Amino acid sequence: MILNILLIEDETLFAKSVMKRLQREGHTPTIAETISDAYMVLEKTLPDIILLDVRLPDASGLDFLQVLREHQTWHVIPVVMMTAYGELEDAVRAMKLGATDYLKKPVDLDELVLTVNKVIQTQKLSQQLDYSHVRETHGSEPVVMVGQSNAMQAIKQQMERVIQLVDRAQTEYPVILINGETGTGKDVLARYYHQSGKWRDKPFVHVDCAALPKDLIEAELFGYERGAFTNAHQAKAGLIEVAEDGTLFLDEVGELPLELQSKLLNVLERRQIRRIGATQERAVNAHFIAATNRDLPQMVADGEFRSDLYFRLNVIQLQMPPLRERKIDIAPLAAHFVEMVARRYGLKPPVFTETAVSALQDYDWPGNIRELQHVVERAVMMSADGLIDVSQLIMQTTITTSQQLDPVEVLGHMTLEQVEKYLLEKALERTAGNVSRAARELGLTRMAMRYRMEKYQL
Ligand SMILES: Nc1ncnc2c1ncn2[C@@H]1O[C@H](COP(=O)(O)OP(=O)(O)OP(=O)(O)O)[C@@H](O)[C@H]1O
Repeated sequence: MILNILLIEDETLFAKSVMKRLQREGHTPTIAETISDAYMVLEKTLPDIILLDVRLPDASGLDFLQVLREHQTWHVIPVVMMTAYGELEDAVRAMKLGATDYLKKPVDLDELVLTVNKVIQTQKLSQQLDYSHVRETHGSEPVVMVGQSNAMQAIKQQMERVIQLVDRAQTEYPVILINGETGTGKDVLARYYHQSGKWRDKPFVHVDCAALPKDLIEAELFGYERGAFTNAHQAKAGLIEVAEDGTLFLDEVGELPLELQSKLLNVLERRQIRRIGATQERAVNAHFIAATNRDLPQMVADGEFRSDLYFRLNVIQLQMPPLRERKIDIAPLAAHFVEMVARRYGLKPPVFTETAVSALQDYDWPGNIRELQHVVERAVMMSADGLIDVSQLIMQTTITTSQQLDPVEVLGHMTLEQVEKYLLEKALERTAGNVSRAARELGLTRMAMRYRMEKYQL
């Protein structure tokens, strides 16, 4: 990663050697010899990091640090102070004023590079953590769960019974597990649960176990104390704590790494968590609901999922039926999505022709409701005369087996990159955009899949 570094330093020789070293590392440093020069640089660009000397010709670096920390935009820039040897007081003051780190002069250039890298990594880590925290909502948007089929009515009734149970639970809320293929509405059901409970005004925290980088999940879920690891400059509450009194939704729980499964089990059994680096436990009082589209019993048999956690999660299990098994829901769902899209774009809701309705009914919907939603959205945008005809319904699997082409025949004319892109696209289509599943089908890790998706801009 190329960093834009502002070095505020008046000792020309030292500044030049730092600059050379940073350039060798591939970064783009800028030198400001005075605070007023630094202001000029900052007016033009926002550096990724500032290296700031304490003693400067026109003002004190420490005073400038204070200005930076109070500034509307500059306060986010990490600042490493460079303090004179033996001036411990300066270092202490700098840290109190909000310096990210400090280096003692004479500065060792290797140490300087290490510090810069460390500071940037910490910043990235905390930004990633903040990003997931943003997904915490208070369930303010009302959940609409369309479905008249017996299967959906049964699910709603089961959920209502669970909520009655939860209301009666004095100490410990039951754990719920939702199973179902991708796009069947597991997320919607989890939100419905939260919204139907008396605790609806408390946080609803959605944790997608498949989307979080492995090395971050533990810090994300459990939080950490200051100094728990090299970059933990401040203590941070984990998502389990953030969900206090509300709902913690563990989506794609089958993707949780084995070592964290035992930690989660401990939380579910004892309702206590321990932040990373903490000596004491804290009580947690959240409603836990997990979802998966994986075959957990099979994962248990394959040693990929802990059996004790599976049994703990499996106390109340709800099975979302695939759309092909509740075809009666297709028309009301399609109508619901037409309304939604039309409202969003200020259009008059178009209506389906009879043949379009039959096409929707006849199709198997491997991507379930999510796929139906996408098909309808596209069709609404394409409809011109207030009607949606069959020609505007573009489903994923339109090629029937008899029409399928010989892959060797087709692929033989493509470059390796084209083939790779084609296979990625097909896998994503088959799994209705579920990256984890697509990666699994292609025998790739999620990281490798993400890398390729970025490469081909998918
Ligand atoms: N009963 C429903 N009524 C209205 N919309 C629904 C319903 N079920 C699902 N949807 C919509 O379909 C889409 C997919 O649903 P959702 O994300 O809940 O599926 P999921 O089972 O959690 O999928 P995945 O396993 O891929 O995470 C969402 O946009 C959701 O709003």
